[in-house]
Amino acid sequence: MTQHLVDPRAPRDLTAFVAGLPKAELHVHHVGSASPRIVSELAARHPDSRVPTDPAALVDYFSFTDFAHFIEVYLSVVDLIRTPEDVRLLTFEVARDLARQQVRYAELTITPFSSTRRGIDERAFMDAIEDARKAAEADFGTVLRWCFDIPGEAGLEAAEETTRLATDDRLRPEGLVSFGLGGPEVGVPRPQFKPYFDRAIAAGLHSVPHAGETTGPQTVWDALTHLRAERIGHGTSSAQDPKLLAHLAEHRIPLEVCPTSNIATRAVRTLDEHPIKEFAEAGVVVTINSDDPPMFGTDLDNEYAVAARLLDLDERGLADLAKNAVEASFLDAAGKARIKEEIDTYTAAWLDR
Ligand SMILES: Nc1ncnc2c1ncn2[C@@H]1O[C@H](CCC(=O)c2cccc(C(=O)O)c2)[C@@H](O)[C@H]1O
Ligand SMILES: [Zn+2]
Repeated sequence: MTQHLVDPRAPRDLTAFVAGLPKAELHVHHVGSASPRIVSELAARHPDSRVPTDPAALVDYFSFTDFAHFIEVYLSVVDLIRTPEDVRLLTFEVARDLARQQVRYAELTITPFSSTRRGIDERAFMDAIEDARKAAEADFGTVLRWCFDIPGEAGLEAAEETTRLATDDRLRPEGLVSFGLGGPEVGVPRPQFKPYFDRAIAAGLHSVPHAGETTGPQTVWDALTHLRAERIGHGTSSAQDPKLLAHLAEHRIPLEVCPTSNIATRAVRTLDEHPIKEFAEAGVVVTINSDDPPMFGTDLDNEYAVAARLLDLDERGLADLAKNAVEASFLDAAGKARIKEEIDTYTAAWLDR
């Protein structure tokens, strides 16, 4: 496998190390991963949209005044996805971008409600993502799995529809492994979603809600208590509650940390104020993720570089972070062992040069 080998002529800096490091991505949104090229292609296909067709203009368009503004812009991109072919193209191209960054395994958060309510046939939607998943694995070797999330602000109708799409045996896609909850948190209390998470969990799905991204630590407690969260999306405000940090560490509930996202949505003021170091020092399992990378002007490699700076990590520390994500994933034991071994082999080869 040539993927293991380190090119002796490659630069020796951490950026180059990260670029070749095999990785797992656990928190990345489907529509939020659309590259400027895909967004402009879709915008050109649907000229009634207010999304710019020029990739350069997208940089300004993807500049957010606050979290609510981010969601408004996000939904304008959701509006560009109108046909099953749009869904297939987006999914396959997202996998291509992940593969380019040596992502071996990704759990992609998809909001099927947003597509079905916009008129995409539910069967055709499932077929489109599954078709792209299989093609991506065959063409790039990147394994994709799905997390279906409830857009909480859209209310209990969205919760019901998402749960139905995730648990109906005739629809549920083979790649679906988990159930989430996204969108704004303010005014959207987590406990009301308990019955839907109960049904999803009973159907064998893992619970991975967003919590503590834009509200305080009580939201994270609610996600743990009412939604039986196995990992927390962001969990940023957990840093305000030492008991919560101790609980997350003791029960080994990983946080899906997305540093650049938190700055772009203004959930955190500056990277230097990001609590990632407090998480690590409290013994919480930290995983590094990219959330909506093109919208936030980042990618997973950059998020690892940010983490290296904030946590003062060398190559071994970065390899440990990558292994945290593999371990926290919903991949089977053999799949986890394979990627962790690949990480170790790559790191040893890098350090031995
Ligand atoms: N950083 C993030 N933090 C949280 N979520 C994030 C983040 N990034 C991306 N999302 C996604 O945004 C969606 C929001 C969609 C939403 O609120 C909504 C409301 C009303 C109607 C509709 C509709 O479709 O008609 C949708 C979430 O489901 C989630 O998958
Ligand atoms: Zn997210």
